[in-house]
Amino acid sequence: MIVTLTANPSIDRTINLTGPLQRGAVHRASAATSHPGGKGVNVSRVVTAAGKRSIAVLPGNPGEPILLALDEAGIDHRGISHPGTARVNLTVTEPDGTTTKINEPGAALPPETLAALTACLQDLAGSAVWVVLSGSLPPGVPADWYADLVTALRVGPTQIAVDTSDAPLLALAARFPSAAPDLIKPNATELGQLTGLDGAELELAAEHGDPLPTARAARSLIEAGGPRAVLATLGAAGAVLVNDEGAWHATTPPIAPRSTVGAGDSSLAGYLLADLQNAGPADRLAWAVSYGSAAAALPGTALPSPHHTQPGAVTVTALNPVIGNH
Ligand SMILES: O=P(O)(O)OC[C@@]1(O)O[C@H](CO)[C@@H](O)[C@@H]1O
Repeated sequence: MIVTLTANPSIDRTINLTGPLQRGAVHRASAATSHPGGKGVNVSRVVTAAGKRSIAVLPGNPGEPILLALDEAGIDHRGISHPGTARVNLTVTEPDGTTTKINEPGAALPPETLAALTACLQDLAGSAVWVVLSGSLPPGVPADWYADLVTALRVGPTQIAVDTSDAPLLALAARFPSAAPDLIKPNATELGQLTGLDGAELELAAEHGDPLPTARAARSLIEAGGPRAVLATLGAAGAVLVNDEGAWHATTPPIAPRSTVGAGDSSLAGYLLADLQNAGPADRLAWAVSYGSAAAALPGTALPSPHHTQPGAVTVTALNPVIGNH
């Protein structure tokens, strides 16, 4: 089973425009859809769609729209009562695939809700292969809460993955090695935040066929006592996986992107789904990029099912000798 935590869930509202977005103009949308979202919820959606067990843990009151939407989508969840309601995040997509996203800050969570979320995760962790802590932290939550959770959940063989950015990511890294997760999934910007490098340059180098700067940056985190593995997603340039056993870069055949929302979450879910099948690192990476690329080819916040993916079409290259693995 894969348990996910989404501390700052959202109803993801997608508006499709018939032409380019223009500031200050009135647009008539051609369609609008809503999905229950937030990064951990998205991982649970993809894992569930693949027929594997997942439970999404999130703040949510009985009858709250996000919990009703999860019921309707058949996503097993544990809603922890809280004083607010889930935010609504807006995605605007243009016909050429350009995606603009506006995320609300989310409802503040008081210490009692954090304690109840922690207790719920501790309850479920014993029966989980992975616990995934994903997304931003809403107002009122200390930036180092993920670091606290990694420490609190570190019992038995359960593995912990973290996918976050900005202050919570830096606060987690400040607590390495004691709060080091098994896996982190930064994008290039987040890898830049962690290593002091320019994320845009890392991604550009990979786009030009040189994923080594990304692999070296990821390796530096592991060698400094950080996570056991880094899955760095690089948009159209695929992804890099670095762990104790080596380093790999993977790319998919080109796609026509329709909405990149949820692509990173789908990559993480693909990686975990392959891990549930005891796949080796190169295959885990192939599944990750195949799920990420399938998500980018789907509209709005629609997420991939196995039939959308083609892990066999992914090119995986080992980078080990070049970055000096043992
Ligand atoms: O504001 P956060 O928590 O960083 O991200 C939230 C979010 O943008 O992430 C998902 C896509 O990855 C969406 O479902 C959701 O709207």
